[in-house]
Amino acid sequence: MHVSVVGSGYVGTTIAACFADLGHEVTSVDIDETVVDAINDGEAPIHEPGLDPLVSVYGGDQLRATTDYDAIADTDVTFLALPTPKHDDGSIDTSIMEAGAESVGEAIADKDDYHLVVVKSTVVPGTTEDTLTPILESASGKTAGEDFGVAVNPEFLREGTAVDDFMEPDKIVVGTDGDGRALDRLAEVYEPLVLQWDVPVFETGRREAEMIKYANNAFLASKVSLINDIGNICKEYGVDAYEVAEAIGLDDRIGERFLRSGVGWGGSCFPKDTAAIIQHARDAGYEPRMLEAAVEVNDRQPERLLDLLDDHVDADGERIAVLGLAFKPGTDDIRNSRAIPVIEGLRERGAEIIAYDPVAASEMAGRFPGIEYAESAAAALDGASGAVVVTDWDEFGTLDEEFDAMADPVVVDGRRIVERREGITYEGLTW
Ligand SMILES: NC(=O)C1=CN([C@@H]2O[C@H](COP(=O)(O)OP(=O)(O)OC[C@H]3O[C@@H](n4cnc5c(N)ncnc54)[C@H](O)[C@@H]3O)[C@@H](O)[C@H]2O)C=CC1
Ligand SMILES: O=C(O)[C@H]1O[C@H](OP(=O)(O)OP(=O)(O)OC[C@H]2O[C@@H](n3ccc(=O)[nH]c3=O)[C@H](O)[C@@H]2O)[C@H](O)[C@@H](O)[C@@H]1O
Repeated sequence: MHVSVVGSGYVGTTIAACFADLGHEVTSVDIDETVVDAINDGEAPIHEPGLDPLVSVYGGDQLRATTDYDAIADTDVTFLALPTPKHDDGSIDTSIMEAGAESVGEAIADKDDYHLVVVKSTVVPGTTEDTLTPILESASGKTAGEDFGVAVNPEFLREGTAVDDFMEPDKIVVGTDGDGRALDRLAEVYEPLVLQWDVPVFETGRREAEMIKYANNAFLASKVSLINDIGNICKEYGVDAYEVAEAIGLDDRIGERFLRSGVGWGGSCFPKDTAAIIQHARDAGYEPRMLEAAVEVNDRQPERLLDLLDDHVDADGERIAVLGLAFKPGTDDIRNSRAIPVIEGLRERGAEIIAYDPVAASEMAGRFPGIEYAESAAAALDGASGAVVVTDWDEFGTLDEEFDAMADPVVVDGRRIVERREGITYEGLTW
């Protein structure tokens, strides 16, 4: 099968390289020439474990990138993996998807054979039917469901483990409203995965598929906020929230994953997607109180971390180390990282900030050029009057005598990664 993927970011590059590895011929389309050149040169345009080896094998060969949308006409199926950012009020901005749909429509206008367009991006329920399909129809002069098909196939991969998540998924959701030709084509695309892992393929409607993606992210984000809420209660009463989480996780109905309490969730999707579905609900006249509370709890965790620091150190004029800047370990992505409100709060307190992250420091320097960045955790801690831990990089778990070089060894751990030990004043956020 010849597959095209529009957009070569975290999702687009990952799925394009994986589709090539599954045996398909792949064409990637992106407007950014540097991204296109990188792929054709065999280099992944983003930092993602396991992606470089795939792109180096297939890039420029079985996986070809181009800025020319016309290349889509020679393919059998096109996945739209374009960004869906949010407006200031939190609602989804579909303008890039609309531009992409128009270009795809124009590209298939003169194609005689059936073509399938698949919405891979996260879009609020109704977007594919009400917004994207009419654009595809008018740009192509064709009729959806007859001359070409439109399906929704949301993606559940995580940054940092994207290749493994895509290659061994828990489920594949396909929204076609029972369109047989679309289902057959998608079945062919995913056949190698389904056969290898016996992956459940969930066939549903397009709107349902769109909503499943938001429900998935909303549920996971809320699960973390709920354990943070419980963790905050635990902290008030000297209870260890991690022991509580371990025990409740043994209940199959709860499950042990996504129960790590701390400074909260960030990243490119949980904040954006919870905001978008909340706003979409409000547009329909429904106030989604659980989700609003999940966001509120999340927004407060960084300040709670700093309140704990305030209990031990007056940060004004003091050197304070920030350990971890990425929104989670394994990535250099700082989008909505909890480190951002933590740094802002420390600046408000007049602290002299020295930050460290193994891979995300240069990204954060773009956002906060005025603070100091250390080459190592040890250098950040040296002479500091306090340290806050924001990302659970493994290396922070091995820190020990590095704390002895602090002017005042106060450690406020937002991720339960530092070993509590004699000689340091240790505060866990929820334990
Ligand atoms: N990042 C993640 O882990 C996940 C993201 N998603 C969803 O997937 C979608 C894509 O997200 P990311 O891959 O993170 O985006 P991204 O921001 O990493 O990459 C988007 C790519 O699209 C390109 N682009 C922009 N406008 C274009 C146009 N008109 N034509 C062609 N290319 C264009 C950009 O140059 C960039 O390379 C979003 O809806 C997101 O919510 C879903 C699951 C996981
Ligand atoms: O739609 C998306 O983009 C993706 O969003 C998340 O993936 P991702 O944002 O890459 O990262 P996660 O591993 O889910 O972590 C999100 C945030 O939650 C935090 N988290 C996670 C788990 C936990 O127990 N506690 C906790 O605070 C992490 O530190 C991080 O800041 C989802 O897990 C993916 O399934 C989804 O495809």
